[in-house]
Amino acid sequence: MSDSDILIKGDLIKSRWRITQKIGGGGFGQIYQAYDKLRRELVAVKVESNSQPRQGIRMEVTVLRRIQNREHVCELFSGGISTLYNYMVMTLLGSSLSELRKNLKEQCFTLSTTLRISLQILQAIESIHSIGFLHRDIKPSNFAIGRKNVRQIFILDFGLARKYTDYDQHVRPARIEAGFRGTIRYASVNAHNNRELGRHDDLWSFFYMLIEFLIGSLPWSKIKDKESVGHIKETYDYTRFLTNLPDEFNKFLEHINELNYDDKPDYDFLRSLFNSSIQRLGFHDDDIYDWEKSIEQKPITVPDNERIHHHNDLKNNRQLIKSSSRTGLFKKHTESDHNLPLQQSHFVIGTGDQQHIIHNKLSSAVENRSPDTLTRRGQATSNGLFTYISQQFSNAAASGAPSVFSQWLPHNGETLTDDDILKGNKSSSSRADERATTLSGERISSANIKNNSAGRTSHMSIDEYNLPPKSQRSIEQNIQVPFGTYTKNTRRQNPLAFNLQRSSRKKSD
Ligand SMILES: Nc1ncnc2c1ncn2[C@@H]1O[C@H](COP(=O)(O)OP(=O)(O)OP(=O)(O)O)[C@@H](O)[C@H]1O
Repeated sequence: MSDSDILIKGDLIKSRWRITQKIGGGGFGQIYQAYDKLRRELVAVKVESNSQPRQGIRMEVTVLRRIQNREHVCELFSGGISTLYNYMVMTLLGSSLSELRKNLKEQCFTLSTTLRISLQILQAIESIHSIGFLHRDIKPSNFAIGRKNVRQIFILDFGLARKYTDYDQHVRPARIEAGFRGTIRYASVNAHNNRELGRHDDLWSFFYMLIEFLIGSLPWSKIKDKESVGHIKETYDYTRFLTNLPDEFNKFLEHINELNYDDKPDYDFLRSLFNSSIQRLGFHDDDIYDWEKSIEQKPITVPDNERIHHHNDLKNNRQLIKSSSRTGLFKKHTESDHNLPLQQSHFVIGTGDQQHIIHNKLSSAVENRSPDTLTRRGQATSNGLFTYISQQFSNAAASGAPSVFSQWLPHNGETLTDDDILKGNKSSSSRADERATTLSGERISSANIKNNSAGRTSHMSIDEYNLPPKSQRSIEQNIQVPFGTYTKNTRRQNPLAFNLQRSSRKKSD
């Protein structure tokens, strides 16, 4: 627990959701796991202090409420405000695509996985566009797999969303100057240029995600300076990305490149591109996803100490690749099997006058194409475990342990209605707009969240439930660290300006 935590384990929201642990602290909100006494299952609760200047939960609730019951959208159970914070309660999801990719040895998804998740991501993006909103922060950490169905992808975090249509469903006129929105690594060139964002900008972010999935990084991954990244994106020869990719990626790029602010993307066309690649390359809907292999090898959750080792392994691996590239130990690989992770041979990284081209071929993982037993076994294990955990929490909740939280001033319990939000739409939207700048992959953390938890004690402990030691250990291991890495890497920012490798070809060539 940290000083800035808004809730602590044992806190009870609206007499129904009991906080079991913190699972993430985004730039603007905090995410907790809670036990829903009514539904008898674990849920996710996102909260933000209602005294912090930038608030996004109102917008999130507005958007989520409108796209309920879509395939790639989590369920919204409640949203409201208390005297101290705004909150929303939703389906508890599994690891994000960012974590899943980083947990793979090669740090790349295979082409099979990438193409199949692309269909899901595209559908999620289309869903939000179809209700008149842009997401404006499309990135791998804003997509997560389900916990019950690890093959389903869900879109998250609508805190930067913006309505792009008016009441007549026409596209709103673009503002001359809109300010930067999004996350530097995945933001479109328009975002870098402070232009009004349109539907195609979400697809540009999606395109950058795809390249990162397949290659393991982006040419600007290590650069934090917004202007430098914007400059690289503007001058980069994107065809470099496409050399080893199926031609459909080129067509995807061509399509989004043609779109202007108020154009509607041809989602069906983009879908058909992914489908035709999938068919031509012989991939199947029921092939396993890359993370399902690792689910089989290790439990869903990774204890903290293991994560540190894993992180170090990756660091060593990268170091090896870097030094080997200079000695030519890793040869440029011209493998044509699209199902293998792609090489990073087109990446030029340079500081000052020194530049070196990383030629590497990360170790290949041949995909297992007969996944049935593997998948089912993995899922059965996790489902069984979570059923068990749910039962334990359900028993615990029934025992009615009092929470100090319940001594707080009563909740207003006010659930935000669409009307309410629409009335304040402009202001909540512009407030969300103020949550502008985000660093590479991470938002700037919100300042001044008041510590409201001082002096409170926790009333929810697994120890209290007299479980057999083995079950207790198993629950502790799995509920204390339910997902991948939430520890944010504090990467050192390189103060040196990067000497950018300018492409001889312009984007429009
Ligand atoms: N429903 C959920 N179930 C499980 N984990 C979740 C859920 N919602 C969010 N998370 C986790 O918490 C992280 C932060 O959540 P979210 O992106 O909504 O907050 P944020 O404050 O906008 O974060 P950021 O600024 O990093 O984008 C996500 O990357 C995700 O891993």
